[in-house]
Amino acid sequence: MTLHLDSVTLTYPDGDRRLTALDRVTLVAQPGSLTAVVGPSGSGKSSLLAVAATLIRPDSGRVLLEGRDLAALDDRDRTTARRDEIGIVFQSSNLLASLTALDQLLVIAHLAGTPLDAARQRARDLLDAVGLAGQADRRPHQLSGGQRQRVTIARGLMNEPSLLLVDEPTSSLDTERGLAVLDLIRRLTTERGLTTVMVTHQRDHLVAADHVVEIVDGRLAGGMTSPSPYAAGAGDPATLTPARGRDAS
Ligand SMILES: Nc1ncnc2c1ncn2[C@@H]1O[C@H](COP(=O)(O)OP(=O)(O)OP(=O)(O)O)[C@@H](O)[C@H]1O
Repeated sequence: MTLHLDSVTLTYPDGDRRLTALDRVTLVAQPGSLTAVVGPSGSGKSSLLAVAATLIRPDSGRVLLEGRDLAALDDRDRTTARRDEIGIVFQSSNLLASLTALDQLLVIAHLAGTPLDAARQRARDLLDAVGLAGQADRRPHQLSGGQRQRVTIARGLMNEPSLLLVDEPTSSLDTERGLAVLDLIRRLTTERGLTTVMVTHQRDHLVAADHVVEIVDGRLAGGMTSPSPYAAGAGDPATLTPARGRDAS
């Protein structure tokens, strides 16, 4: 499903004033594409993901998923849309310490009311897809950092979302494991036709992205990260620029 943030503005209370975290941000992300969001600390990257995830309602603007404005839904419908359509892999999405990798996924299916047999099959398929078929019965402390991150990604896909939102997926990993997780996100995006939006600090990750958007002080900055060899240049912020040099396989 296509994600279209249409002139989204978000402010937070800041003493007796308001701090503008997102200032009329417009972007479009398509199915099967990976959009990387970069920018300095405090520029609004996490806020953008939180709005797209319907975790925060913007002050103004629309959050359109396949033309449906999620920002305009009441709380109940937003929760349902989030559960059914959006996979969230955030830095803070910690695994539950006492549950096995398989059970981390089954909890999500249970909350969505998926029958157990179907859920178990799907969870095993997903753990297989992220390279953890042999670790299904391990608890988080028995897994490496990269493996835990893979479980988090599999969990984010458990309800077959169309939109995958990922915040700094490799921040706690060394370079090699970070690149493996990045490859995984790239592959799942292509294979499953996900609309993926990923915040990253690491410029070397941009090679995996189809599009790169830079945000500065809550605004999309001149379209693209022009110094990047991967983005094809600046333009209308609404028109994301295809990356170059990516091996799509
Ligand atoms: N709940 C909040 N209340 C008030 N201000 C907030 C809140 N969350 C974020 N902000 C402010 O909004 C701005 C954007 O924050 P945001 O977390 O989106 O930035 P970011 O680009 O993700 O930063 P980082 O890279 O450091 O994680 C910052 O000035 C931040 O201080």
